[in-house]
Amino acid sequence: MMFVSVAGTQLMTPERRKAVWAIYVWCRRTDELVDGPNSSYITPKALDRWEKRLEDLFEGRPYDMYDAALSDTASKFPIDIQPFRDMIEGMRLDLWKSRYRTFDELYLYCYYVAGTVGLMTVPVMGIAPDSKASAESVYNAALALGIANQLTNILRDVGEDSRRGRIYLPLDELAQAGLTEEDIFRGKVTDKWRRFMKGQIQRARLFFDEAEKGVMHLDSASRWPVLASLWLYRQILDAIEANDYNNFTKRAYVGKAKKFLSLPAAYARAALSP
Ligand SMILES: CC(C)=CCC/C(C)=C/CC/C(C)=C/CC/C(C)=C/[C@@H]1[C@@H](COP(=O)(O)OP(=O)(O)O)[C@]1(C)CC/C=C(\C)CC/C=C(\C)CCC=C(C)C
Ligand SMILES: Nc1ncnc2c1ncn2[C@@H]1O[C@H](COP(=O)(O)OP(=O)(O)OP(=O)(O)O)[C@@H](O)[C@H]1O
Ligand SMILES: [Mn+2]
Repeated sequence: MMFVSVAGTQLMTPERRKAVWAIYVWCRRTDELVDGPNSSYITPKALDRWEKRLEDLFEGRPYDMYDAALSDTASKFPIDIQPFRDMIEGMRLDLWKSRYRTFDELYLYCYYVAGTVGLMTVPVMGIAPDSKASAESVYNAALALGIANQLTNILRDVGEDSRRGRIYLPLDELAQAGLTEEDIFRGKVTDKWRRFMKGQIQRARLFFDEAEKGVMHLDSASRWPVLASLWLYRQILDAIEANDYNNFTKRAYVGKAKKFLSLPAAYARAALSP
């Protein structure tokens, strides 16, 4: 993500680049609260305080320099506070919830922690002035990119998450595939698992496809970094397949060469009209 964000923002205007960074840093810090070294001290109260701080910075009262960067962004771009609040809500959910019964439940979690990022960044990226697409359809695509990224993140990290006692997979679909929670904890790649994973990967790809349709309607300077990050992240799904669906003990990884090839390819594609 770091790599994509750095490489990804190079061609944006300096103002936009700073704004995306400010949003990125805020997201990272929010995630660190529940995932970082101090996570065991984080209570819902602490998240309430973090939300208060968010409200203050949106009203021009930042607490520290990183908050100030986001205050500045909020004063320059028409960003809405709601997706930021929603991301904090996702972190609240993560404090107690470790199972998802249906895809609807999982989708909501993905919206909170990742779909929100799409909604936060569109006002900064900008919609192309000559685009005929409605703002709504661009926001939907941005939302889809966040969901796709999070689903991919989840599919890559099944083993890692299970060792923390967490299963971010729809339990009803797991049961339909003839699998149980025990199978996840045991972590053995079976035909049942492969079949289940194929379905999950297919669904994540649908969200990437949905997102891809919206990229060309972004302001031209913002297109290629978004497209590059989309392609890069989508390749993680290919890597899971290449690992024969062993996401229990192997981390799907996109090699440096492939990573760098995505950049000029995305740049070239983004330069073409829709
Ligand atoms: C029209 C159209 C397609 C517009 C594009 C809109 C756009 C730029 C969408 C970005 C979507 C995006 C990058 C979502 C991030 C999803 C994500 C991976 C979220 C992670 C959550 C927590 O998950 P978990 O704890 O399971 O993961 P870890 O094990 O901790 O890794 C997050 C970590 C939440 C925090 C999110 C971030 C730090 C990412 C923020 C990124 C930006 C603001 C930069 C986006 C800019 C570009 C150029 C891609
Ligand atoms: N090549 C990749 N393959 C799969 N996931 C990746 C890759 N690069 C980054 N990620 C994702 O981004 C997260 C944060 O990694 P980070 O942003 O630090 O990337 P990185 O490895 O530092 O990239 P680089 O070193 O090229 O800048 C990782 O945990 C992973 O989710
Ligand atoms: Mn995290």
